[in-house]
Amino acid sequence: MAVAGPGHEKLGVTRSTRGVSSIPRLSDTTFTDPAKIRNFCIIAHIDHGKSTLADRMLQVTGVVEGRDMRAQYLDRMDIERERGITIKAQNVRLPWNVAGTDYVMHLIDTPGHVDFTYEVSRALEACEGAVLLVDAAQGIEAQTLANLYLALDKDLTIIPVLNKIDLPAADPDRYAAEIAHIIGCDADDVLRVSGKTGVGVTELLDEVVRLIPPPVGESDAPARAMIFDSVYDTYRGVVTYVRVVDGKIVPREKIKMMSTGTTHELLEVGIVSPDPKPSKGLGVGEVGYLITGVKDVRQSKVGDTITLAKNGATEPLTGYREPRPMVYSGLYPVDGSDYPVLREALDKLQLNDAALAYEPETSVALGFGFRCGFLGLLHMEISRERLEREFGLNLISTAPNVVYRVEMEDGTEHVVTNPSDWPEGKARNIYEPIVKTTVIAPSEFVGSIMELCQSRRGELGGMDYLSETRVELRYTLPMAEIIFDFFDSLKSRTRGYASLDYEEAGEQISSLVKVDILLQGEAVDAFSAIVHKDGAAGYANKMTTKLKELIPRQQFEVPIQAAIGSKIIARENIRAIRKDVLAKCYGGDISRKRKLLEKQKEGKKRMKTIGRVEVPQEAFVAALSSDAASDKPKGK
Ligand SMILES: Nc1nc2c(ncn2[C@@H]2O[C@H](COP(=O)(O)OP(=O)(O)OP(=O)(O)O)[C@@H](O)[C@H]2O)c(=O)[nH]1
Repeated sequence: MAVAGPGHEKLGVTRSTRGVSSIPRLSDTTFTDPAKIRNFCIIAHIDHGKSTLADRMLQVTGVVEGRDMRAQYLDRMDIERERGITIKAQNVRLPWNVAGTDYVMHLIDTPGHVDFTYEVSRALEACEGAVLLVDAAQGIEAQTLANLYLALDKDLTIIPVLNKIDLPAADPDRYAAEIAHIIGCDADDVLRVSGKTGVGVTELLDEVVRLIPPPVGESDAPARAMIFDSVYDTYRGVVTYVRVVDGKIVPREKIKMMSTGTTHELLEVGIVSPDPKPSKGLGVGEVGYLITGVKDVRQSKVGDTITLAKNGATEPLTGYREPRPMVYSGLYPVDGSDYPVLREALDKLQLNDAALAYEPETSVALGFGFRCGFLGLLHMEISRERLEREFGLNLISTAPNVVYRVEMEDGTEHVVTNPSDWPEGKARNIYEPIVKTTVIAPSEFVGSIMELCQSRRGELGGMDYLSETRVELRYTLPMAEIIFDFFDSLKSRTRGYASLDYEEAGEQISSLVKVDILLQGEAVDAFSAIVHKDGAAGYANKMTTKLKELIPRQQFEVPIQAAIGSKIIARENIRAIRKDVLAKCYGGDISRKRKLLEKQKEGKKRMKTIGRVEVPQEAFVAALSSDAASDKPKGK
């Protein structure tokens, strides 16, 4: 048992014999002495090797045997196969022994992307320390910094680590200096590991035990546990991951969700190491899962506090927040008859995604659909992709918009999530959400990045050199400017070297207007947009030109206009044509003529009629699609 298997040798891992003794009895080790617990997470920029390092930790601690390693854990898609529970490999308990003492470490997974900052911050809340992982060939990137600041905000102990030191391109000395400069430590304190070969992982785990403080909590107080993750499992309903702060939770007890006051019976409590194992309960500082038979993740919300239904705590743990959609877009089935399928698909998706919001809406141009709210662009893209892939739908989404607040002269206030709800009349103040943005890039691109940010109404907040050749730029930008093709423009201006991160930063007053697009005097709702007044002409010209290309000529002239209120700001004309399908059919058989006319009628069925103008559905799809619209949102 204690001998490293062949898998370890191949990977260069000398598996420690130290953690092994406590593995078989892990499920019995409930109510571990908090002094022997270490709760930590790994924070990193995307692709800096978080998952690989986590896998290696599973292996080095003996939680996963070497020969099972590749099949079970590196292939993430396999992981959720027909088990009774959805596993998150990283919310895992790892045994470790240092100098003869057994410790229990909980490695807590954090979602990496900016859309899920709230979830990241909740996961960090469940830890006392964080491993800050930086690719030794790339150095610090924007998400490294964003996550680092979040961790510092929570007063976590940071262990700086350079990963991928096996790479020929690795330059650990240079990047150790960069990290030391940012977090104010000594460059020699930056550990060097390779998640791939396993070098340095044992030492890193020793440091986790040595440097990260144990959790503190009151074991006799009423139970309080924080939900830091919640997943929907087809077989078992919602599986909730918690960290116990005070007291203890045991199966069969009735618990209460403090944000809503709802009570549930605890059907199962357990730990994950690496498979879920039911346990007798969870005590102070412990991390594990709960199953209550709840069928919808909205009843088990990330950030909420769980207590006992009877004699429970009265004060929740701090900082719970309802997930709030930041970006809205209309989703419509390309084939109108798929509307009920879309409704069912959204219902199902929401079981697993507390942040997804939707309500039915109708559009003159696109028919029946839903107005959907998302945390951000990536969330939007993932949701749309899942709807299309998992439910076989073909969807059109309207251009995304942020949430505006409009104060009218008459004192009323409107929250606008859809351009078509823009209030009529005179506005006193219009507020739009803004974000604080961090861009990290080689210094040669500074000019070009500044130009881009300025063209998107950005305000420079500061600029710092991370090293001689790399620079961090901080801008405040309207969120609406980021959700369009900002990241793509940034990448193309910096030949792919820039990284970007942003966080919400409140709102600002702006001069915004609603631009309508009219076909023969009728507004086409799907194309209305809220834009800054300086960008209105640009949007107007782009859309009118695009539609002119896409809409076929009709039997009469069709003006395409863009307007702000009643003021026309752009115009194109589609010239009249009468397509005579009988033109080539001289004389001959009447039934043939009839057939041609029937066929023409068939074609017209797929047309949408806006006023008198017939527009093929494809024209709308094309106008809203990525190639045609430079305002198509892109993920990060
Ligand atoms: N050479 C080398 N490659 C590594 C090492 N660690 C990770 N990689 C590679 O780097 C890539 C990204 O690794 P992941 O572990 O998926 O990175 P991640 O940070 O979890 O990425 P996301 O889950 O996408 O955020 C993969 O191709 C890994 O094989 C390492 O120590 N050395």
